[in-house]
Amino acid sequence: MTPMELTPDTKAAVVTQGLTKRFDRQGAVTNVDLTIAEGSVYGLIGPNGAGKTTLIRMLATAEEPTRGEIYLFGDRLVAGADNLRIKQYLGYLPDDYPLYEDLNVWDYLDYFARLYHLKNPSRRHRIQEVLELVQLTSKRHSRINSLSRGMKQRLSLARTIIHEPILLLLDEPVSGLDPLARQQFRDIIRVLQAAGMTILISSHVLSDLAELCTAIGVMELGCLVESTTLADLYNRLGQRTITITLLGGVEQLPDCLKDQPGVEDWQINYDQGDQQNSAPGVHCSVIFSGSPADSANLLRNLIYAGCQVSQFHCQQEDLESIFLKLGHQQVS
Ligand SMILES: Nc1ncnc2c1ncn2[C@@H]1O[C@H](COP(=O)(O)OP(=O)(O)OP(=O)(O)O)[C@@H](O)[C@H]1O
Repeated sequence: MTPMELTPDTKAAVVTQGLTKRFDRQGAVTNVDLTIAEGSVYGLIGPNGAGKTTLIRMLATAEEPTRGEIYLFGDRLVAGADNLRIKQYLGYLPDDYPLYEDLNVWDYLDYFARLYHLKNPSRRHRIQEVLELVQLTSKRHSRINSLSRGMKQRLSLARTIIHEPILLLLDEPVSGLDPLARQQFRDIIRVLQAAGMTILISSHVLSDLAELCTAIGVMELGCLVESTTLADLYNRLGQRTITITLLGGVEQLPDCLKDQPGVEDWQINYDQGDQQNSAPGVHCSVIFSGSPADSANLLRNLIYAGCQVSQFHCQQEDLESIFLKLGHQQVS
Protein backbone atom coordinates (compact mmCIF):
# COMPACT_ATOMS: atom_id res chain seq x y z
CA MET A 1 0.00 0.00 0.00
CA THR A 2 1.37 3.45 -0.86
CA PRO A 3 1.19 6.12 1.87
CA MET A 4 -1.72 8.53 1.68
CA GLU A 5 -0.88 11.42 -0.61
CA LEU A 6 -1.10 14.99 0.62
CA THR A 7 -2.45 17.81 -1.48
CA PRO A 8 0.20 20.43 -2.35
CA ASP A 9 -1.13 22.87 0.26
CA THR A 10 -1.21 20.35 3.14
CA LYS A 11 1.77 19.53 5.31
CA ALA A 12 2.35 16.26 7.09
CA ALA A 13 2.09 16.21 10.87
CA VAL A 14 3.19 12.57 11.01
CA VAL A 15 5.28 10.56 8.58
CA THR A 16 6.63 7.11 9.28
CA GLN A 17 8.81 5.10 6.94
CA GLY A 18 9.22 1.35 7.30
CA LEU A 19 8.25 1.60 10.96
CA THR A 20 8.68 -1.77 12.61
CA LYS A 21 8.50 -3.07 16.18
CA ARG A 22 9.33 -6.60 17.21
CA PHE A 23 8.93 -8.03 20.71
CA ASP A 24 11.36 -10.93 21.01
CA ARG A 25 10.81 -12.51 17.61
CA GLN A 26 7.17 -11.47 17.38
CA GLY A 27 6.33 -8.61 14.97
CA ALA A 28 3.85 -6.17 16.54
CA VAL A 29 4.17 -3.46 13.84
CA THR A 30 5.63 -4.24 10.44
CA ASN A 31 6.90 -1.79 7.83
CA VAL A 32 4.32 0.91 8.42
CA ASP A 33 4.42 3.92 6.07
CA LEU A 34 1.95 6.31 7.63
CA THR A 35 1.18 9.90 6.63
CA ILE A 36 -1.15 12.09 8.67
CA ALA A 37 -1.99 15.50 7.27
CA GLU A 38 -1.68 18.51 9.54
CA GLY A 39 -5.04 19.50 11.03
CA SER A 40 -6.69 16.17 10.34
CA VAL A 41 -8.43 13.79 12.73
CA TYR A 42 -7.07 10.37 11.86
CA GLY A 43 -8.87 7.28 13.12
CA LEU A 44 -6.88 4.10 13.62
CA ILE A 45 -8.95 0.95 13.56
CA GLY A 46 -8.21 -2.76 13.55
CA PRO A 47 -8.90 -5.90 15.51
CA ASN A 48 -7.43 -6.61 18.96
CA GLY A 49 -3.70 -7.18 18.76
CA ALA A 50 -3.35 -5.55 15.31
CA GLY A 51 -0.61 -3.22 16.56
CA LYS A 52 -2.47 0.08 17.10
CA THR A 53 -1.21 0.69 20.64
CA THR A 54 2.36 -0.23 19.71
CA LEU A 55 2.27 2.16 16.73
CA ILE A 56 0.87 4.98 18.88
CA ARG A 57 3.43 4.30 21.62
CA MET A 58 6.25 4.64 19.10
CA LEU A 59 4.84 7.96 17.83
CA ALA A 60 4.55 9.11 21.45
CA THR A 61 8.22 8.24 22.13
CA ALA A 62 7.09 5.68 24.73
CA GLU A 63 8.43 2.76 22.70
CA GLU A 64 11.55 2.60 20.55
CA PRO A 65 11.14 1.23 17.04
CA THR A 66 13.11 -1.83 16.06
CA ARG A 67 13.51 -0.25 12.64
CA GLY A 68 12.20 2.65 10.59
CA GLU A 69 11.85 6.40 10.85
CA ILE A 70 9.34 8.74 12.47
CA TYR A 71 9.00 12.41 11.51
CA LEU A 72 6.67 14.69 13.45
CA PHE A 73 6.14 18.05 11.76
CA GLY A 74 9.35 17.37 9.87
CA ASP A 75 11.44 16.67 13.00
CA ARG A 76 12.96 13.21 13.08
CA LEU A 77 12.53 11.25 16.30
CA VAL A 78 15.97 10.10 17.35
CA ALA A 79 16.22 6.73 19.10
CA GLY A 80 17.84 6.98 22.53
CA ALA A 81 17.68 10.81 22.59
CA ASP A 82 15.38 12.79 24.89
CA ASN A 83 13.53 14.36 21.90
CA LEU A 84 12.56 17.24 24.20
CA ARG A 85 11.50 19.62 21.42
CA ILE A 86 9.14 17.03 19.98
CA LYS A 87 7.71 16.06 23.38
CA GLN A 88 6.79 19.71 23.93
CA TYR A 89 4.28 19.61 21.09
CA LEU A 90 3.03 16.06 21.68
CA GLY A 91 0.06 15.13 23.85
CA TYR A 92 -0.38 11.42 24.52
CA LEU A 93 -3.35 9.79 26.26
CA PRO A 94 -2.59 6.08 26.76
CA ASP A 95 -5.45 3.62 27.12
CA ASP A 96 -4.56 2.76 30.72
CA TYR A 97 -3.22 5.95 32.25
CA PRO A 98 -3.79 5.98 36.03
CA LEU A 99 -5.22 9.08 37.73
CA TYR A 100 -4.11 10.11 41.21
CA GLU A 101 -7.45 9.39 42.85
CA ASP A 102 -6.72 11.18 46.14
CA LEU A 103 -5.85 14.50 44.54
CA ASN A 104 -8.45 17.07 43.68
CA VAL A 105 -8.99 18.09 40.05
CA TRP A 106 -7.16 21.43 40.29
CA ASP A 107 -4.11 20.02 42.10
CA TYR A 108 -3.85 17.18 39.59
CA LEU A 109 -3.71 19.59 36.64
CA ASP A 110 -1.44 21.94 38.58
CA TYR A 111 0.99 19.07 39.13
CA PHE A 112 1.25 18.35 35.39
CA ALA A 113 1.39 22.04 34.49
CA ARG A 114 4.41 22.37 36.82
CA LEU A 115 6.05 19.38 35.12
CA TYR A 116 5.84 21.40 31.90
CA HIS A 117 7.41 24.37 33.75
CA LEU A 118 4.32 26.58 33.39
CA LYS A 119 4.68 29.53 35.76
CA ASN A 120 1.92 31.55 37.40
CA PRO A 121 -0.12 33.48 36.35
CA SER A 122 -0.03 31.59 32.99
CA ARG A 123 -0.30 28.24 34.79
CA ARG A 124 -3.47 29.32 36.60
CA HIS A 125 -4.96 30.71 33.38
CA ARG A 126 -4.15 27.57 31.44
CA ILE A 127 -5.73 25.31 34.09
CA GLN A 128 -8.88 27.47 34.07
CA GLU A 129 -8.92 27.30 30.28
CA VAL A 130 -8.64 23.50 30.03
CA LEU A 131 -11.16 22.99 32.85
CA GLU A 132 -13.63 25.09 30.93
CA LEU A 133 -12.93 23.20 27.72
CA VAL A 134 -13.53 19.79 29.33
CA GLN A 135 -16.49 21.15 31.30
CA LEU A 136 -15.06 20.41 34.73
CA THR A 137 -14.83 23.93 36.12
CA SER A 138 -17.52 23.17 38.70
CA LYS A 139 -15.54 20.08 39.80
CA ARG A 140 -12.22 21.85 40.28
CA HIS A 141 -12.23 21.26 44.06
CA SER A 142 -13.60 17.69 43.87
CA ARG A 143 -11.47 14.68 44.60
CA ILE A 144 -10.77 12.61 41.53
CA ASN A 145 -12.20 9.45 43.09
CA SER A 146 -15.60 11.17 43.32
CA LEU A 147 -15.80 11.78 39.54
CA SER A 148 -17.75 9.68 37.06
CA ARG A 149 -15.85 7.67 34.48
CA GLY A 150 -16.67 10.18 31.75
CA MET A 151 -15.43 13.07 33.93
CA LYS A 152 -12.23 11.19 34.71
CA GLN A 153 -11.60 10.65 31.03
CA ARG A 154 -12.20 14.36 30.33
CA LEU A 155 -9.78 15.18 33.13
CA SER A 156 -7.20 12.87 31.55
CA LEU A 157 -7.69 14.72 28.29
CA ALA A 158 -7.24 18.04 30.10
CA ARG A 159 -3.95 16.73 31.52
CA THR A 160 -2.89 15.65 28.01
CA ILE A 161 -3.39 19.12 26.54
CA ILE A 162 -2.21 21.22 29.50
CA HIS A 163 1.01 22.20 27.66
CA GLU A 164 -0.87 23.15 24.45
CA PRO A 165 0.40 20.35 22.21
CA ILE A 166 -0.27 20.52 18.47
CA LEU A 167 -0.37 16.75 17.96
CA LEU A 168 -2.69 14.62 20.11
CA LEU A 169 -2.35 10.84 20.27
CA LEU A 170 -5.41 9.26 21.91
CA ASP A 171 -5.43 5.51 22.46
CA GLU A 172 -8.99 4.22 22.87
CA PRO A 173 -10.13 7.36 24.69
CA VAL A 174 -13.83 6.44 24.75
CA SER A 175 -13.65 2.81 25.74
CA GLY A 176 -16.09 2.05 28.55
CA LEU A 177 -17.88 5.41 28.26
CA ASP A 178 -21.65 5.64 27.92
CA PRO A 179 -23.20 7.35 24.84
CA LEU A 180 -23.58 10.74 26.55
CA ALA A 181 -20.00 10.70 27.86
CA ARG A 182 -18.80 9.72 24.38
CA GLN A 183 -20.71 12.58 22.85
CA GLN A 184 -19.17 15.05 25.33
CA PHE A 185 -15.75 13.67 24.47
CA ARG A 186 -16.44 14.03 20.72
CA ASP A 187 -17.54 17.65 21.23
CA ILE A 188 -14.23 18.44 22.91
CA ILE A 189 -12.27 16.75 20.12
CA ARG A 190 -14.13 18.93 17.60
CA VAL A 191 -13.14 22.07 19.49
CA LEU A 192 -9.51 20.93 19.53
CA GLN A 193 -9.59 20.19 15.83
CA ALA A 194 -11.14 23.59 15.10
CA ALA A 195 -8.26 25.10 17.09
CA GLY A 196 -5.88 23.50 14.56
CA MET A 197 -4.68 20.39 16.38
CA THR A 198 -3.82 17.22 14.51
CA ILE A 199 -5.42 14.27 16.29
CA LEU A 200 -4.83 10.53 16.02
CA ILE A 201 -7.48 8.40 17.74
CA SER A 202 -7.60 4.64 17.98
CA SER A 203 -10.97 3.21 18.82
CA HIS A 204 -13.22 0.23 18.40
CA VAL A 205 -16.24 2.55 18.44
CA LEU A 206 -16.40 3.07 14.70
CA SER A 207 -19.54 5.21 14.78
CA ASP A 208 -17.60 7.77 16.85
CA LEU A 209 -14.71 7.74 14.40
CA ALA A 210 -17.09 8.11 11.45
CA GLU A 211 -18.44 11.30 13.04
CA LEU A 212 -15.06 12.76 13.92
CA CYS A 213 -12.44 11.61 11.46
CA THR A 214 -11.24 13.07 8.21
CA ALA A 215 -9.03 10.05 7.50
CA ILE A 216 -8.91 6.41 8.52
CA GLY A 217 -6.13 3.85 8.84
CA VAL A 218 -6.83 0.15 9.14
CA MET A 219 -4.28 -2.12 10.83
CA GLU A 220 -4.15 -5.85 10.47
CA LEU A 221 -1.52 -8.21 11.87
CA GLY A 222 0.87 -5.28 12.43
CA CYS A 223 0.50 -3.82 8.91
CA LEU A 224 -1.30 -0.68 7.84
CA VAL A 225 -3.54 -2.15 5.15
CA GLU A 226 -5.63 0.98 4.43
CA SER A 227 -4.88 4.64 4.95
CA THR A 228 -7.12 7.08 3.23
CA THR A 229 -9.62 9.87 3.65
CA LEU A 230 -12.98 8.90 5.06
CA ALA A 231 -14.62 10.20 1.88
CA ASP A 232 -12.45 7.91 -0.27
CA LEU A 233 -13.21 4.91 1.94
CA TYR A 234 -16.94 5.54 1.59
CA ASN A 235 -16.60 6.08 -2.17
CA ARG A 236 -14.58 2.97 -2.83
CA LEU A 237 -16.03 0.51 -0.38
CA GLY A 238 -19.27 1.94 0.97
CA GLN A 239 -22.61 1.14 -0.55
CA ARG A 240 -25.44 3.60 -0.59
CA THR A 241 -29.07 2.61 -0.30
CA ILE A 242 -32.07 4.69 -1.24
CA THR A 243 -35.21 3.68 0.62
CA ILE A 244 -38.39 4.74 -1.16
CA THR A 245 -41.86 4.48 0.33
CA LEU A 246 -44.82 4.64 -2.05
CA LEU A 247 -48.49 5.15 -1.25
CA GLY A 248 -49.54 4.32 -4.84
CA GLY A 249 -48.31 4.00 -8.43
CA VAL A 250 -46.13 1.00 -7.52
CA GLU A 251 -46.64 -0.60 -10.94
CA GLN A 252 -44.61 2.23 -12.58
CA LEU A 253 -41.69 1.69 -10.21
CA PRO A 254 -39.70 -1.04 -12.06
CA ASP A 255 -39.82 0.91 -15.34
CA CYS A 256 -38.53 4.04 -13.59
CA LEU A 257 -35.66 2.21 -11.90
CA LYS A 258 -34.61 0.33 -15.02
CA ASP A 259 -31.72 2.07 -16.84
CA GLN A 260 -31.67 4.90 -14.32
CA PRO A 261 -28.06 6.13 -13.79
CA GLY A 262 -26.68 4.98 -10.43
CA VAL A 263 -29.34 2.32 -9.83
CA GLU A 264 -27.50 -0.99 -9.39
CA ASP A 265 -30.25 -3.19 -8.03
CA TRP A 266 -33.51 -2.93 -6.13
CA GLN A 267 -35.92 -4.89 -4.03
CA ILE A 268 -39.58 -4.09 -3.57
CA ASN A 269 -41.30 -5.18 -0.38
CA TYR A 270 -45.02 -5.38 -1.16
CA ASP A 271 -45.81 -6.35 2.41
CA GLN A 272 -47.56 -3.28 3.82
CA GLY A 273 -46.02 -4.16 7.17
CA ASP A 274 -46.78 -3.33 10.72
CA GLN A 275 -48.03 0.21 10.47
CA GLN A 276 -47.00 1.00 14.03
CA ASN A 277 -43.36 0.26 13.35
CA SER A 278 -42.86 1.36 9.77
CA ALA A 279 -44.32 4.05 7.58
CA PRO A 280 -47.43 2.87 5.67
CA GLY A 281 -46.96 2.04 1.99
CA VAL A 282 -44.83 -0.17 -0.21
CA HIS A 283 -41.12 0.00 0.51
CA CYS A 284 -38.39 -0.24 -2.08
CA SER A 285 -34.69 -0.56 -1.33
CA VAL A 286 -32.38 0.64 -4.12
CA ILE A 287 -28.63 -0.08 -4.20
CA PHE A 288 -27.30 3.19 -5.54
CA SER A 289 -23.90 4.28 -6.83
CA GLY A 290 -24.89 7.56 -8.50
CA SER A 291 -24.19 11.18 -7.72
CA PRO A 292 -26.50 13.48 -5.73
CA ALA A 293 -27.72 14.81 -9.12
CA ASP A 294 -28.57 11.23 -10.16
CA SER A 295 -30.63 10.70 -7.03
CA ALA A 296 -32.45 14.01 -7.61
CA ASN A 297 -33.24 12.85 -11.18
CA LEU A 298 -34.50 9.53 -9.91
CA LEU A 299 -36.88 11.24 -7.51
CA ARG A 300 -38.14 13.59 -10.25
CA ASN A 301 -38.69 10.70 -12.67
CA LEU A 302 -40.64 8.72 -10.07
CA ILE A 303 -42.96 11.63 -9.47
CA TYR A 304 -43.42 12.35 -13.21
CA ALA A 305 -44.25 8.68 -13.75
CA GLY A 306 -47.08 8.90 -11.22
CA CYS A 307 -45.46 7.13 -8.27
CA GLN A 308 -46.88 8.50 -5.04
CA VAL A 309 -43.63 8.93 -3.15
CA SER A 310 -44.15 9.57 0.56
CA GLN A 311 -40.53 8.96 1.62
CA PHE A 312 -37.22 9.06 -0.22
CA HIS A 313 -34.21 8.48 1.97
CA CYS A 314 -30.58 8.11 0.82
CA GLN A 315 -28.30 6.38 3.32
CA GLN A 316 -24.55 5.77 3.32
CA GLU A 317 -23.33 2.39 4.55
CA ASP A 318 -21.72 2.92 7.93
CA LEU A 319 -18.05 2.55 8.76
CA GLU A 320 -18.69 -0.50 10.94
CA SER A 321 -20.23 -2.44 8.10
CA ILE A 322 -17.49 -1.32 5.64
CA PHE A 323 -14.88 -2.51 8.15
CA LEU A 324 -16.61 -5.88 8.57
CA LYS A 325 -16.83 -6.21 4.79
CA LEU A 326 -13.06 -5.73 4.54
CA GLY A 327 -12.86 -9.08 6.36
CA HIS A 328 -9.59 -8.31 8.06
CA GLN A 329 -7.92 -11.07 9.98
CA GLN A 330 -8.20 -11.21 13.74
CA VAL A 331 -5.08 -11.85 15.76
CA SER A 332 -5.67 -14.97 17.80
N1 LIG B 1 5.38 -5.16 25.67
C1 LIG B 1 5.06 -6.17 24.86
N2 LIG B 1 5.74 -7.34 24.91
C2 LIG B 1 5.44 -8.38 24.08
N3 LIG B 1 4.45 -8.32 23.16
C3 LIG B 1 3.73 -7.19 23.07
C4 LIG B 1 3.99 -6.06 23.91
N4 LIG B 1 3.13 -5.07 23.58
C5 LIG B 1 2.35 -5.55 22.59
N5 LIG B 1 2.71 -6.81 22.29
C6 LIG B 1 2.12 -7.67 21.25
O1 LIG B 1 2.11 -6.91 20.05
C7 LIG B 1 0.92 -7.18 19.30
C8 LIG B 1 0.19 -5.85 19.04
O2 LIG B 1 -0.37 -5.39 20.28
P1 LIG B 1 -1.07 -3.98 20.42
O3 LIG B 1 -1.40 -3.79 21.87
O4 LIG B 1 -0.22 -2.95 19.79
O5 LIG B 1 -2.40 -4.18 19.56
P2 LIG B 1 -3.73 -3.30 19.52
O6 LIG B 1 -4.13 -3.23 18.08
O7 LIG B 1 -3.53 -2.03 20.23
O8 LIG B 1 -4.76 -4.22 20.30
P3 LIG B 1 -6.04 -3.77 21.18
O9 LIG B 1 -7.09 -3.31 20.21
O10 LIG B 1 -6.44 -5.03 21.85
O11 LIG B 1 -5.60 -2.70 22.14
C9 LIG B 1 0.11 -8.17 20.12
O12 LIG B 1 0.38 -9.45 19.63
C10 LIG B 1 0.66 -7.99 21.53
O13 LIG B 1 0.54 -9.17 22.27
